[in-house]
Amino acid sequence: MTKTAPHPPHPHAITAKHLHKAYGAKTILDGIDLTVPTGTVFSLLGPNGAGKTTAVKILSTLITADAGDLHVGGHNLATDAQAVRAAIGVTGQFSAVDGLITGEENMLLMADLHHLPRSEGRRTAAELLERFDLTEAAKKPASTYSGGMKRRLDIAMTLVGSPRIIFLDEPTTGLDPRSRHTMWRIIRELVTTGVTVFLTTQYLEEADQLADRIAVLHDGRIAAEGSAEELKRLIPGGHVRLRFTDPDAYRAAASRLREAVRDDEALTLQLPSDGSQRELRAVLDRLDSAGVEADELTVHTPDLDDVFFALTADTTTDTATDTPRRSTQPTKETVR
Ligand SMILES: Nc1ncnc2c1ncn2[C@@H]1O[C@H](COP(=O)(O)OP(=O)(O)OP(=O)(O)O)[C@@H](O)[C@H]1O
Repeated sequence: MTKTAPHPPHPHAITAKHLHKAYGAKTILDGIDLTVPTGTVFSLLGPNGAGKTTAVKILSTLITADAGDLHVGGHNLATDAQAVRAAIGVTGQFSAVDGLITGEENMLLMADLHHLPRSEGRRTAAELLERFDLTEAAKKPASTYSGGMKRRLDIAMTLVGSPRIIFLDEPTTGLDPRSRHTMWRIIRELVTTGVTVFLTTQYLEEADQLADRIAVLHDGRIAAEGSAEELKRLIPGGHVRLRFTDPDAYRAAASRLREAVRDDEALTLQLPSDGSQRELRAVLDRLDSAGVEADELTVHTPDLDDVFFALTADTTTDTATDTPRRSTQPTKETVR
């Protein structure tokens, strides 16, 4: 299945400099820069309508950018779109699955499109159907497949041509947890063979699980970029929360832990903390020395949700209003 590359792979599977795209007066991508090292998973995150699909469509040659210096697989998108197309696979919200024919026939059609010899096409189709747990359903029309099965078939079809760079636009949307985990495993396996994955997702956990680097798209710009861990460090807010039921104990603790943020009504104290065992022990020691015991101790470490909501706060008010979120809004943070 693996084709021998005629040249050593380019160190960067994808580079975009000053990528710009507008629809009429509306700027969707406002001169963004992206670099995706070969053999890594890169995730583009953003609220609905941020322009993730637009970026995927441009980088996969489906639509053209208004401006930008764009290279995919070492090929210039503006002058060598054909070579880019030969290097990539795309699956996304624009599925290639034909519902009128069976899963197997869809796969064989792809094999024909890639000019695979008949026997190799059959073997590749069978292997991929097996790998995506579609062997049993292979002879049924794809229209009878569940959403998850169609999505798996779509990705299997993409892999027929052994692309070195794969664009996955929300690959697990609509999948149940088991299928989602299967897909994660498949994506991880792909990367071990040197494939580069450009992933958009609405699931922050997915980016956290899979991506080597994550870029948060907001207002047409990259608001922040880094590994999941690096992005989490951008957002202060790790804390320990102590809750008391006895007002005397609460007051005694508050006078001992003077740096804590007090909530005199809820009888809670909040202290900045990285959640480490050492810091927790220090807090507990200080409570002990004051002779008080909290009724509840909870640790909050910032997760990717916090980062995402903090960075995209002003356009996600519908989701952010229920839960108080920090309003830190770096204009551009790159962590290396
Ligand atoms: N052909 C088009 N003509 C005009 N506007 C468009 C066109 N395609 C997309 N847009 C607009 O561009 C913006 C970005 O759309 P895009 O689909 O790239 O967002 P997205 O981040 O992928 O969102 P989602 O997660 O909802 O798919 C949206 O406001 C959308 O309405």
